[in-house]
Amino acid sequence: MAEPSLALRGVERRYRTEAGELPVLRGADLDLRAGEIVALVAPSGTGKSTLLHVAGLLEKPDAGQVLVEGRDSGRLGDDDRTALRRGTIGFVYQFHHLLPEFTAEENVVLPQLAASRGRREAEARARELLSAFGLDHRRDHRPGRLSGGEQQRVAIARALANGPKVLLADEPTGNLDVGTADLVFTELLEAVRGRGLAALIATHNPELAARMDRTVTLRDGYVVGG
Ligand SMILES: Nc1ncnc2c1ncn2[C@@H]1O[C@H](COP(=O)(O)OP(=O)(O)OP(=O)(O)O)[C@@H](O)[C@H]1O
Repeated sequence: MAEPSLALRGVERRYRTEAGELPVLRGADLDLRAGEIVALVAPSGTGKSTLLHVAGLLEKPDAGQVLVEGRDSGRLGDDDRTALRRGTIGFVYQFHHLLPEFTAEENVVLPQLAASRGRREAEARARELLSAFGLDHRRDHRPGRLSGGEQQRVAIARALANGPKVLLADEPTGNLDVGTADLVFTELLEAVRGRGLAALIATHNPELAARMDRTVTLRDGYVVGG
């Protein structure tokens, strides 16, 4: 069978707090395969964001491995790990995290420039993506002038800008009203399925989880159901 797009092997992550050490992940294992959309559903505070940040190479695990298409990210230096993240992983946050002083288009262009794509090509790709999310008329607007749903659509377009293999999302529609959440979530699923990506999407909403291929949860620092 082909290599998983993303694999966690025995991942541990603990935080130092005033009350002592807090072990959040104690040995998390997970395989995400191309074309597979997995829901991450677990109670608040059990480590969903931590798992996503470690899986997305935004935080390093204290032990264990994060393998991206078979490459052990722990063996890479900072620059190579950043390049691997930029080229293979798209991340969508609950709150859009767009850069407020840049237009919608620039927000989708910038990560491409960071990944060494030329400006002209990056702009063409940003326009294509924004158009696919129905945002042609919002291209030149800054995030503050966009609705919550539009902001999240731009954030999704940005996550897809470098043609990732894996999409990770932390409550991507958790900040939207029910109707908008449903629409944006549908567009997100279509974008992920249409591109054959592997995806891990944290949600508190069982109806959204039911629309994904399978569900995993976190219990005592382990992934259950993965
Ligand atoms: N940087 C940090 N330093 C110290 N403790 C942290 C840090 N980040 C997270 N934690 C703690 O780790 C635990 C897991 O947090 P995390 O945000 O991963 O949970 P979560 O399942 O995503 O929660 P929620 O559903 O509320 O977003 C919590 O107890 C949190 O307070």
